[in-house]
Amino acid sequence: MRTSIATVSLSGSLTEKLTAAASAGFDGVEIFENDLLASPLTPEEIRARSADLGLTIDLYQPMRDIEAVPPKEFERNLRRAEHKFRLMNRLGTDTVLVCSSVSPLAVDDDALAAEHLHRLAESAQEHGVRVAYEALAWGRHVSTYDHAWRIVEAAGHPALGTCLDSFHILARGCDPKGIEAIPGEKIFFLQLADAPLMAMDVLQWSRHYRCFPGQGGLDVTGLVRHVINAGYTGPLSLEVFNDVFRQADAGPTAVDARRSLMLLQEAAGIAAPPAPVQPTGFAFAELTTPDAGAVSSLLGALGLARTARHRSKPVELWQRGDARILVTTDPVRHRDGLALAALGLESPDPVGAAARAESLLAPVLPRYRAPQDAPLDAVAAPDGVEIFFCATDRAGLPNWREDFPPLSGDGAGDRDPRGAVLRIDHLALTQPWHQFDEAALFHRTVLGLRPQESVDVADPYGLLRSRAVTNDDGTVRIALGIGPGPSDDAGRAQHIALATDDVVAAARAFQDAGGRPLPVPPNYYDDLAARFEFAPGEAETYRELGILYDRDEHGTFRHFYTETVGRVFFEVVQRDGGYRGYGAQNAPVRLAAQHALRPGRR
Ligand SMILES: O=C(O)c1ccc(O)c(O)c1
Ligand SMILES: [Mg+2]
Repeated sequence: MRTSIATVSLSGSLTEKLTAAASAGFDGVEIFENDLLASPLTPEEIRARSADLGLTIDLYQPMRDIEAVPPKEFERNLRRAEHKFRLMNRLGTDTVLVCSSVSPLAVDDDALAAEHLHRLAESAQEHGVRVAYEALAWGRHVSTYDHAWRIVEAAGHPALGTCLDSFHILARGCDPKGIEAIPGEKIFFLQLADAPLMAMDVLQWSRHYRCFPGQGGLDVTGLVRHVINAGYTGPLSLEVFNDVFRQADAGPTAVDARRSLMLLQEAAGIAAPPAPVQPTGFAFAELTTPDAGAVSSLLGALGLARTARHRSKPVELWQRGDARILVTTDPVRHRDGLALAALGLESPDPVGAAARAESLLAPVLPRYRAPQDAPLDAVAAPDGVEIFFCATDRAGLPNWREDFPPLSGDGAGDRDPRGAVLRIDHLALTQPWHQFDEAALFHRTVLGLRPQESVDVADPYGLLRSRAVTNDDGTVRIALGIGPGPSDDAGRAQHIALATDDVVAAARAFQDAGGRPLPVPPNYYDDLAARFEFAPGEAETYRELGILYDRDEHGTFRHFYTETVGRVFFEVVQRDGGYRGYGAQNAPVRLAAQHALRPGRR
């Protein structure tokens, strides 16, 4: 189906909005009156610009407080409407949206509303345009889609139909099944928006918190199925009022928006992009650093060994068990010092995974590689982290490890195997504050991971939001975080959590090897001993080693943190009994401890 987006959903000038919508591949736009009024372009120029960009103008909006008002008021409304119909002719758009009235002058009289809308449609028809009547969820007398449709039906005019908006319908908990009773040709327009489930006034909710389908908690897909069953053939149009998107770059927001519509169409069974290929593990995490000194000591203290070096690039492979960390020395690229620049996902079908990613508008990265290197497909995540689709030592597939001839000597395994690092447990990646919803949707649609509940974590200098995305068996877990603000360092931290089967032994070995764990305040341990029952000496061991503790209904979680180098720190974790979380309980203590270590803080 054709896709469209309302200009209110994107930031910038009207020209910037049009350009972003076109670049993301939308077919059309809804033009908001304010965007037109504020534009230096004439309606004819806007029309030409849109056409040049390959966009149709599918809707002009909104007209407000038209119907069921006193006669003098209505005559004034009609005159205003005629002006807009002429403007629409200049713009080259044939449909105008009329919101149900919120005016205190409006009366609760469906027959009068129908008569007024009939007269409005009569005038619209004379100008060759049509009117789509939409029930706002907070409309004074008309606030549900079925009520709006009854009035449209009663008005009985060919230039009058209804506009359905998923937010207004689902936010009020209306059953969208009844949409199938509306003849498809009388549904003049369909606007789509999702929203996180929140207990708040519906107007505030709509004006500030709408998001793209798939980013919230409303069943937008189910609604679209009903609209299609009704016979609707117009565009799927996104109309998202969102305080964050209004500030974010229009380009990436428009791509995020189109991706959400692709997922929606896939879920509704009206489009079939290449199937998702869920990753089955982490092949590697890649750190980039201007100088490998500090990270080498840290990895060594964690028990990883430098086992191989890339045959042609300054990249070292550090390894222990199935945990593989690539360290790329690049004096130019990383002004941040150490940063997590890439991750390798073990994929059952790397080529299929890349095809899926590309079809869902993930930026495909050029392969800078020597002729003999294994071909690896990579895409960029919204935070710029590169994601490689890999096969590690699997027959019949290009093996990235063959690009890393082993180094002799310095092998893993010469340390006490207790407390050994087994694999990467999870990665925690802080997202730019205005791209959090985009990142969650990207990881879900492009990588086939499942988003978990979002949690809020108190930081001494703000509030962090965190949402994990995981594969089905928990072998890929990525905790997406959003920091307190654009300028905060903690808001840019990234971390790699390594799994062990004996965190106490791992912590001892780390300290014996010269590693410095993040210091945890004694108050934490006093409280811990009161919250849980421990075996004699157990809590003291945790206190001594800086180990944090958490428990859920499945099992226990014990973990410690290293100091931070550049943007990156490590965590070593032991999950027992199927513990599902990430120690969110302990995150405020961890964040405070990290802040305390920063220069100038006490
Ligand atoms: O918030 C509003 O006023 C408003 C305006 C037009 C719409 O289509 C809508 O859904 C809401
Ligand atoms: Mg709407």
